[in-house]
Amino acid sequence: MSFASLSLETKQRALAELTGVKRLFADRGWFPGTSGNLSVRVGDFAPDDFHFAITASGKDKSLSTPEDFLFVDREGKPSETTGLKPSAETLIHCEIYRQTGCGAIFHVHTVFNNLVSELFWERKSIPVDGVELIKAFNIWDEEAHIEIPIVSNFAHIPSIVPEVTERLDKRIPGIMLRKHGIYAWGVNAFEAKRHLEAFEFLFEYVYRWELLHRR
Ligand SMILES: CSCCC(=O)C(=O)COP(=O)(O)O
Ligand SMILES: [Zn+2]
Repeated sequence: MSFASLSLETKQRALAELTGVKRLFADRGWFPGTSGNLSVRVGDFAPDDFHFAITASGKDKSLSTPEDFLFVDREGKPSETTGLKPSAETLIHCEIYRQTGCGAIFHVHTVFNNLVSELFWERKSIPVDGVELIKAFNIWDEEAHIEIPIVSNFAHIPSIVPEVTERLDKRIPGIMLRKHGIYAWGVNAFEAKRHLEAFEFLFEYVYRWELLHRR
C-alpha cells in the first residue's frame, strides 16, 4: 500500500476525528499558548511503513482552519506536498507509533501534569496506588500500583527520543516529559482519549494527595 493510494474518505475520516478531539480538548483549556499536539494513524500499511495525520506546528488549537493538520510518514516527513509544518514534536509521535503499534497519540500540557512531573522527577516515575481509574488502562488488579515514566525534556526534540525508547512501558499507555506534558496513546482515538483523561484525573489526584500528606 502507498500513501497515494489512500482514499479521500480515509483521510477525511482521520481529520474529522482529530478535529473533534481538538475542539473538545481546547474547550477544556488543554492547549494553553498553542501547546499540545494530536495524531492518528491512517491506512493499513506494513508495520514498519506507517503514516499519520498530525497537528501543524504552532497553531492556535482553539481555532478550526483548513491548515490545522497534515499527513506525515514514519520519519515525520510530509506524506504529500504541503506548505504546512508538522508539530515540532513529531519525532516523539513517530517513536511511540514504532514502539507500540498504537493508532492515536494525544499530547497536552496541563498544570497538574507539569507539577507531578517535577514532584516525582528524582524517582523518574509517578506512582499511583489503588485508584479505581487505573482500570481505564485495562489494568484490573485489586489495589493496582502503577508507575508512569518521566523522561527528560530537551529543547532539541531528537534528544528526547532515546529516553522515550528506553523508558516506554508497554503496560502504561503514556509517558511524561519533565515540566512539559503527557503523551498518551491508544489503539484508536477513543482509547487514546480515555487514557489521557484517566492520566489527567490521576495527576490531579496524586498532586492533591501529596499536598495533604507531605510535611
Ligand atoms: C508553545 S508550547 C512549546 C511546544 C510544545 O511543547 C508543544 O506541545 C506544541 O508544539 P507544536 O509544534 O506541536 O505546536
Ligand atoms: Zn509539548
